[in-house]
Amino acid sequence: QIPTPERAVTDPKSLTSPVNPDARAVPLADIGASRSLSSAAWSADGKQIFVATNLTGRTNIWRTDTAGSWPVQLTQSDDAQTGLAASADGRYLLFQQDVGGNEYSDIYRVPVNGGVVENLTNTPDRRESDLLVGPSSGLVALVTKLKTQGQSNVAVMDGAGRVRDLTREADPQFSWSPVAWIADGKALIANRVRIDSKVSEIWRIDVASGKSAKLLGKADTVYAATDASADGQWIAVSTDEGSGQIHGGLLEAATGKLRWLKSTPWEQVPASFTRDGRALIFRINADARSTLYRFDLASGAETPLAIPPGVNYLVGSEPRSPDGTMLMLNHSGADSPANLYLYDLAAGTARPATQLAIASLQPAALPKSDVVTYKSFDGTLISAIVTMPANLKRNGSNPAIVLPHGGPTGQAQDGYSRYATAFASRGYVVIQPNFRGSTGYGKAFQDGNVKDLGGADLKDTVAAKHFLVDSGYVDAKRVGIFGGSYGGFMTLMAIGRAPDEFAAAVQWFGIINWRTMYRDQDEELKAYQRSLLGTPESDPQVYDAASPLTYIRAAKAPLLTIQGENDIRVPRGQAQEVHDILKAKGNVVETIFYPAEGHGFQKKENQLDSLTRTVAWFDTYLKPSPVR
Ligand SMILES: CSCC[C@H](NC=O)C(=O)N[C@@H](Cc1ccccc1)C(=O)O
Repeated sequence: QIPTPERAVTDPKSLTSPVNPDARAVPLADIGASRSLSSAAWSADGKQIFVATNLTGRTNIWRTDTAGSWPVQLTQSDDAQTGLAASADGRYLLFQQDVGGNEYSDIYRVPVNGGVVENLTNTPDRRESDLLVGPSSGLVALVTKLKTQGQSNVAVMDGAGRVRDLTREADPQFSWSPVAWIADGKALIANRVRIDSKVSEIWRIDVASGKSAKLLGKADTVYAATDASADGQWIAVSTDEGSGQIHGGLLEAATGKLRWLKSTPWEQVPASFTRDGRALIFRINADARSTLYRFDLASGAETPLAIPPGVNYLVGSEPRSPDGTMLMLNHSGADSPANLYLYDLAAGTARPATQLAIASLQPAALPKSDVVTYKSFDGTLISAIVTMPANLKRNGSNPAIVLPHGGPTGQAQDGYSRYATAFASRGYVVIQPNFRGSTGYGKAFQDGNVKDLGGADLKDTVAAKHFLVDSGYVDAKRVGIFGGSYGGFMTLMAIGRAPDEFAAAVQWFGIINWRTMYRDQDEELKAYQRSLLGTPESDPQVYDAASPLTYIRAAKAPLLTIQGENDIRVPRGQAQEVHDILKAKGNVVETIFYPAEGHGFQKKENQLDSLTRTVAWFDTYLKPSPVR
């Protein structure tokens, strides 16, 4: 049994389908027409905000007055534009844009009042991303990564788009990212992080010379900086030292002394100092719900920010308004699609700055969620988010869908999910398990899948199905499984290793064969794969045991696969490989490829098409055929 934060086990019989005469299937076209919140930034004078969203079906940039106004479209492109940051002189909005989802973004700029868009970097073989605008010199810190390498470095870019690397990482398992400018723009605080995010160090880099000095770091330990106070006195840090759970504190730069926030069993991550330097905003992720708090440096008091519960986090590389009175944050809940909120620090109130969902997606019309806990095969506690349809009878006749998340270094959170909404409003009970390997439950739990992908984590996922069946609502023969990427891998593992558990399956850009993955994928993902499985040469048995390829011929469930042609993480060959094997065997399979899409579908028509096909697949194979 892996130790995780203490919490009560949920009685599956306590799940209840609410009575709601107004409940109805939320139209897929309405879900598809609701917009994403990809990125946001303040203008240099704070009077305007910029938002990257797919209002038109493409992720482009829009500008509104902070006080509220009709949004003005600033850019147009078929390719997604994100990572927004206003230049220090206030004249330009900087952003990143790749080509057809290939993840090798360049840095662009557009005048804040509209005009010609310029590609500043123009480097198809090098990714530039994660802009952090400097105080005055015109320099912008950023992350660079060559196609030929796994590692990323910290660099600075001048106003003409000239990029100068400050770090020269030799180890492909480690990458650098800038955190904060200090000393009036003469130095940077940066993190050096191992690809599996289980080791990380904090560094100070001199911008003129590129000389760097390690401030904090230990073997096998996370020490990450998240911000520095304007006077450079304090650095906000998080670490997993001691408890194995990420917790937050302050590093006093002059003395090297550490001061910790109040202890909690849950993940606690500092976010940003307020501009007056009096407080630190931090986040506690308690069992998949994320709350923002304010820590007062003088008194040590910790106060939650008044924001509705759900998933709340600060947005952008500079979430603070230029005058320091407001913060930008992303709020979503199971029944509330994501919006940008502005939080007034003095008044302690939040107001939405966007209305991204179509009006029909109101809380009253959307299914609700519960965070539940069950015991897996070895007694390990697993948390999951259950989205319950309204008006179900507890008669063991209802269909359900298990939704494993991607990563695996990630977590299903209790925010808005277009998939849970689409399925649950159509009568499917939905469960999103945080199987071992997920983040948020401590180091031992996150380590629990290493060299065992699709082993114990699959058992945790199958146990999620049994939890739903034990509620008395669900028919064990009408349960489907659906996931993207690592969730797609889990879907393929499930139908191969547990062929009698799931009656239908949909996988988007999932992994069938870790050997061909290692041959075909991007260098960065190779480094990540090594951290999870070793190499095909060092660990051949691990590769066999962890590849769905080994088991897939036992699969019975009808399988729909959807894949982007330009995916550099899970290349298209993975989808082709599983399709060819199951087709030759005579299974029911359908495979769809979208051109000019990468890892996840950006274009609205593909988002709607993939959702519509997925719902139709489950309706065909999990719902009783209509009586004629
Ligand atoms: C850049 S390192 C992180 C990779 C990322 N995982 C996050 O936890 C990721 O893209 N994972 C893919 C699946 C995958 C796993 C191993 C190698 C390639 C792809 C995903 O689930 O999105």
